[in-house]
Amino acid sequence: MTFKTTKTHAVHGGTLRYLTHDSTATGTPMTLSVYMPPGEGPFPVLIWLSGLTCTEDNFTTKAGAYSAAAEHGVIIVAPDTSPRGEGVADDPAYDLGQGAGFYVDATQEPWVPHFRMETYVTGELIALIDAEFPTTGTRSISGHSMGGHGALTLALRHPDLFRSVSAFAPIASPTRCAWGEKAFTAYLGDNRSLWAGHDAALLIESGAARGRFDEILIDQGDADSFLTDQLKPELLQAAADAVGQGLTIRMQPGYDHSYFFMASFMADHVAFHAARLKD
Ligand SMILES: N[C@@H](CCC(=O)N[C@@H](CS)C(=O)NCC(=O)O)C(=O)O
Repeated sequence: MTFKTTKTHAVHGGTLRYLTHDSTATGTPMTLSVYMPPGEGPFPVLIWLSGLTCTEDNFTTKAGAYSAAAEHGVIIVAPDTSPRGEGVADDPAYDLGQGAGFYVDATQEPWVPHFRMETYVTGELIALIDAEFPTTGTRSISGHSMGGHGALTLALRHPDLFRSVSAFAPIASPTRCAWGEKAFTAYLGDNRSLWAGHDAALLIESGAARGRFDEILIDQGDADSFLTDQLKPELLQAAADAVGQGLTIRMQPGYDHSYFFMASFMADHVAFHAARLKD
């Protein structure tokens, strides 16, 4: 087995494992959690991408996703948000470097050697999970904030890999907010034309993956302190309206940016993906 199991827990009749492995994409050890629902399988897979400052542990301990995953018979895979370690570039700020990989392959120093999260998720992790767990070979993707940006852009850039995509409070258009502008400048350089290919709203507008996803589901709290300056779901709505992309943005009154918000609606997202992973 490529993966080394560091912890195992019984959860809702299934098994949660914390795993580590040496990644060829990042050139570092990577950590993740994998929830296996009860039964023999094969099961479809939901990939979860977390937000700024997170490891695989935030979703695993706080999202409350495993009851629904057990009910629907879905494997959930939650990787870390970046490569990490002493020999890996970092930045003192919480929104760049380790814990803030932004799900792109960096083209700029000092990030180039290890910050290759797009290749890690789409090119390595998915293949390893299919090789080492009883999967149906079908999968969907979801995530939160920076991970919502990751879920949307990876699905739009690699529509053959995913049946469906959803997000909680995603960074809708990183080329038009401070988090995204800072990360893309660092990882991708100053040429903004390269940024567009990693911007969910611009990708939808460009017709990427047109007709590939019947509906994209977004939950967003209206008391989220990042809503106006960083997340901007209205840009996703405008892009979807312009090209006729099915998009449901549910503005949830009183909810903030936390895992309490996500736990409140997580079962809906698992059911949304399970329905699209059935056949
Ligand atoms: N104010 C936060 C910003 C980072 C943040 O809110 N991270 C979100 C994702 S964008 C998160 O999920 N944090 C971890 C958690 O709530 O468990 C900080 O400085 O740590």
